[in-house]
Amino acid sequence: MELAEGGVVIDVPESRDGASEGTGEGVFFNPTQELNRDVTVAVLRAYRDREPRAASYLDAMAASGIRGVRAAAEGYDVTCADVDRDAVELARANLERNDQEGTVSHRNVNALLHEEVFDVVDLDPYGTPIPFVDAAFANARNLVCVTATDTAPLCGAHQQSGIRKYGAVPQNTDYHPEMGLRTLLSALVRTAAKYDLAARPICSHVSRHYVRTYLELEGGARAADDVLDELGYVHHCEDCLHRTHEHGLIAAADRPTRCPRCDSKRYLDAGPLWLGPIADPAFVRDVHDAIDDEMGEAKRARKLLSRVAGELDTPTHYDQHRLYEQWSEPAIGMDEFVSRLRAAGHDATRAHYRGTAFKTRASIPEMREAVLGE
Ligand SMILES: C[S@@+](CC[C@H](N)C(=O)[O-])C[C@H]1O[C@@H](n2cnc3c(N)ncnc32)[C@H](O)[C@@H]1O
Ligand SMILES: [Zn+2]
Repeated sequence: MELAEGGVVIDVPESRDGASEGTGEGVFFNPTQELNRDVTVAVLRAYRDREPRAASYLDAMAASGIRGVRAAAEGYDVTCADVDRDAVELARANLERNDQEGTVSHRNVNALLHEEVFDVVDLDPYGTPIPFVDAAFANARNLVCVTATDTAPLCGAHQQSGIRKYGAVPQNTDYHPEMGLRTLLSALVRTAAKYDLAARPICSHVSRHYVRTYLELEGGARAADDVLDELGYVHHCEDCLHRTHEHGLIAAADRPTRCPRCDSKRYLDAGPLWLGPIADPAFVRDVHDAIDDEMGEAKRARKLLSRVAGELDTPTHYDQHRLYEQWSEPAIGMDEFVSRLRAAGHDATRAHYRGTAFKTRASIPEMREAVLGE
């Protein structure tokens, strides 16, 4: 089946009727990841201004080669790798069909990465990226792009699996998409630090089915130590939704075991999580400006990126509906809600994680007073 996406035309396997995740037999293609790919192309465009020396791009899990073809069309020097022989043939044909040069490699990407260094490495695996991240950080020069689709382990819904994969304890809270992102980022920055590299997220976003993040690398033990200082723990009350956080790789021994606000015993600890910024707002604005109308998901991508760029930089968001449920009051519109918080003098923004997500530095009683006047 022929498919046009972002100005290139590629062959992909036939879709199964109603397929939402990947196509049927044969080489993998997921039409629902178009937004992810449009943002990737915009990141590659914006990144060239930030780091003009970044020229080579490894599409590490190429499948049809759609990412590699689109990156080649942007002028990157592309290598497409896959372990699947059919995928490699399809990626080669798709590069040729679009008159793009590129190297196609029938290799396990872990082996390839230990032989060759790339400026940008893009990991887009099935499920968790963990089996590939050591090789990626050890052998990328500038930027590592990572997709993870194992959202249940990451956000704590499948907690044991999350602990095994990510070396952190995630908890299933009402901000689970952000828990997933911060669990992933924690594992990624710790992996980079093993190679004396600081990995800093310059753009990240989460949707129901995946987490996507772009980490810029800086060499040096001191820079890596600085990044590790951004790790820490979130403490969360399952009853009143109060939460706090603390920095450090060791959680404070005297941390409360009951909620300091409502005395509930259902007071959870999660971590070590990434507590630092999930994006560089100025870069995300450049990424936003690099989206063009030829992209099929331009509208959603622009909305997503402006929200990410404007998001208050705090480690957890709130779900407005959950709070109103707690208050036994009918919810009001999100924009009005956020303006009431601001009018009361609190920092507050919407957050990209879902339509009812917002961030603020106000406590829950302060929010209640600001929006309900009680
Ligand atoms: C989710 S698909 C990639 C989708 C593609 N990037 C896209 O945007 O449509 C994952 C691909 O990774 C390949 N793969 C799995 N393990 C690999 C490995 N160790 N090295 C290289 N490719 C691998 C699979 O054959 C599969 O084609
Ligand atoms: Zn509480």
